[in-house]
Amino acid sequence: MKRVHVAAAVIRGVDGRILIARRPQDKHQGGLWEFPGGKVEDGEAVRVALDRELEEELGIRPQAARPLIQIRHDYPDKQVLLDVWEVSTFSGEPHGAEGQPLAWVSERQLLEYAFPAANKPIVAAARLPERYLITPDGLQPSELLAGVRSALAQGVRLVQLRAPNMFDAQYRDLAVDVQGLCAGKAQLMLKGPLEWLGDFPAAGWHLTAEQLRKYAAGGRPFPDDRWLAASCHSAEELVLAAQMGVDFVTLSPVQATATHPDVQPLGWEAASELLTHFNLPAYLLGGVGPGDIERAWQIGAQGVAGIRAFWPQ
Ligand SMILES: Nc1nc2c([nH]c(=O)n2[C@H]2C[C@H](O)[C@@H](COP(=O)(O)OP(=O)(O)OP(=O)(O)O)O2)c(=O)[nH]1
Ligand SMILES: [Mg+2]
Repeated sequence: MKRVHVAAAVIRGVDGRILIARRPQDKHQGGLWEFPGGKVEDGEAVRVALDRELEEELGIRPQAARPLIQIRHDYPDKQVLLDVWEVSTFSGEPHGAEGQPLAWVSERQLLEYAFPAANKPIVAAARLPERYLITPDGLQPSELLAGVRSALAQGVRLVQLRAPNMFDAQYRDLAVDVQGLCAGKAQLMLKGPLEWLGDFPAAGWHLTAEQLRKYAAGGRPFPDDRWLAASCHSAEELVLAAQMGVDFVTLSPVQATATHPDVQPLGWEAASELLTHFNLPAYLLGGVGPGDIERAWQIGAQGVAGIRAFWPQ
């Protein structure tokens, strides 16, 4: 079976809401909601196909568009490569040019719509920002809170509270305070022994590679309505993460870092190759910073994660 290459768009309006459409009943995956788009023709550039499909289906012309995520999915009757772009500005007023119903929905509301099975990582990618802040080691709680507060003021929307040297009660107290700071502004990911995390009202949990190896076979240890993420460093760990059903990963180290001088970095080329075979949102980490976001998008990453690189000085 030949894999069908599809160009699709997460289209964002000025208020941040996302445009979705319902597929006609008689089509493949009919009746389900989708991100507008369609098949790339032989010899056609993906971006050209995207523009053509959005014109045909919605009567709009994308202006700013950038790669969001690529997903290879095998349906029983069809294999697809969904090449998904984020469209942040466009001209024209979108309408269902083929009679299809449209809806503008918030990131959170995306969870209430039924999409084809291949779309789960697209919905995750649409709900995740391009930067992922990981808190540095060895800070006093007051310094940590001050840093998180300034990072939020600078627009950080996803935070991992990493405090490997703290004990349970200390970490949980800090997590309560950080959660308070993040409320309504950012999603908070916790990291630590699983028994600390279970009943805490954070956005989700981030597993170490060691935890991933230990728990992957058991599937998701937490409810589906929370994020589950994992730290990966190799093709093998990416496979485990996908098998476990995590929502997103960090892939590291892309480049050498001062804090881990003994670890061999992947390099951009290997990172790119690894992501080609991976269907979930992935943040590049290690020796990369805010200036690398565009390059990260070009190789199929969600964006960039950082400890020092994103920590307000
Ligand atoms: N556009 C789009 N297609 C999706 C999504 N998720 C998903 O599995 N698909 C699948 C369904 C279809 O098999 C294929 C898209 O083909 P299509 O039917 O939209 O193609 P098209 O617009 O060119 O329509 P047509 O020429 O076949 O009438 O990708 C999605 O979010 N958006
Ligand atoms: Mg279509």
